[in-house]
Amino acid sequence: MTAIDLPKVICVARARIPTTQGPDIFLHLYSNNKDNKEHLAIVFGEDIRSRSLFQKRSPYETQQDRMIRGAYIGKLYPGRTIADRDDRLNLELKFDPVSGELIYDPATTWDGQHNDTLVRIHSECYTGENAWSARCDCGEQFDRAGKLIACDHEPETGIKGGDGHGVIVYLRQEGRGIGLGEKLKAYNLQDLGADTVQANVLLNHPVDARDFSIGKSILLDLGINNVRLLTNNPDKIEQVEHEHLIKCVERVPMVPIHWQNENEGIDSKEIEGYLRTKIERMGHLLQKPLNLHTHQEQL
Ligand SMILES: Nc1nc2c(ncn2[C@@H]2O[C@H](COP(=O)(O)OP(=O)(O)OP(=O)(O)O)[C@@H](O)[C@H]2O)c(=O)[nH]1
Ligand SMILES: [Zn+2]
Repeated sequence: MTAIDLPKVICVARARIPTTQGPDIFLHLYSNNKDNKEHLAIVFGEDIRSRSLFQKRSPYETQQDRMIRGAYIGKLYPGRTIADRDDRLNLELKFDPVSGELIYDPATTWDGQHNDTLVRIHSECYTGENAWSARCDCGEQFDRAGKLIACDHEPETGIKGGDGHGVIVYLRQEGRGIGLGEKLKAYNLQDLGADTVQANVLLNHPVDARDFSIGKSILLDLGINNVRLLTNNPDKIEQVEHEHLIKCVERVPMVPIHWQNENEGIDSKEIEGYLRTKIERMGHLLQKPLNLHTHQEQL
């Protein structure tokens, strides 16, 4: 397999987002040639550089144009005129005069070949992220991924963090790829007694309709080859690896917060059922025996 097998992605724009969690993040928005969705990368670390973003688009592109689409080094400040050089931080990027490609320099750009990078591949979940859903742990996992990437290590678990370097790839594949409308139908089937796997099947969808190829192209565009993947899903590990290009050097487990501290995290009969199904039917690498306070009824 080569990168040719993967979809082509282009980072259209990037911006610094100050966050309530501590560090600034750099939000990257991607276009691609496979679907018409705007996939994202939430990047921790100014020096993790999108090759497609920084590439000079044309000889006529001005330094102002480059700053506006986020292809700048260091930090913007009022009155700054040069995108490729930050005089205050004394940083400068170099480009191939013919191809316009960024010339890799370890002084200015993260070495994703020799460093292992903490990565979470997140799939959109409107309900878990925006509607406070206690049916799944997507929102909790998203927050936790950000905290782990930002920290040196997590005191409660001893997990080594990203120390300010890492990426959350945010893929617009709602409901494991079936879309929000179908996921809502699946939820009604779950309230009628199906588990999350059975509900998808009853709606004539695959158990998991996701595709991680765009996510892989995004990682490669960011120059990341060796991944410490935050997941419990063995299938995701297999799908994210790409011969000679992306290696999953470590799996970092995502243990539900409630299992570690019963006063925190999500506690509901729905999430118990959801996690149980993931363990028993989807082979998730989670260990805790679950209390089955959901009632399994045949549909
Ligand atoms: N169809 C369907 N999708 C769901 C359901 N609950 C959550 N999702 C979707 O599942 C996706 C989230 O899965 P992930 O958090 O990546 O979980 P995972 O791949 O199973 O494993 P981890 O990496 O261990 O979290 C999102 O797209 C959610 O919208 C459900 O009951 N039915
Ligand atoms: Zn969810």
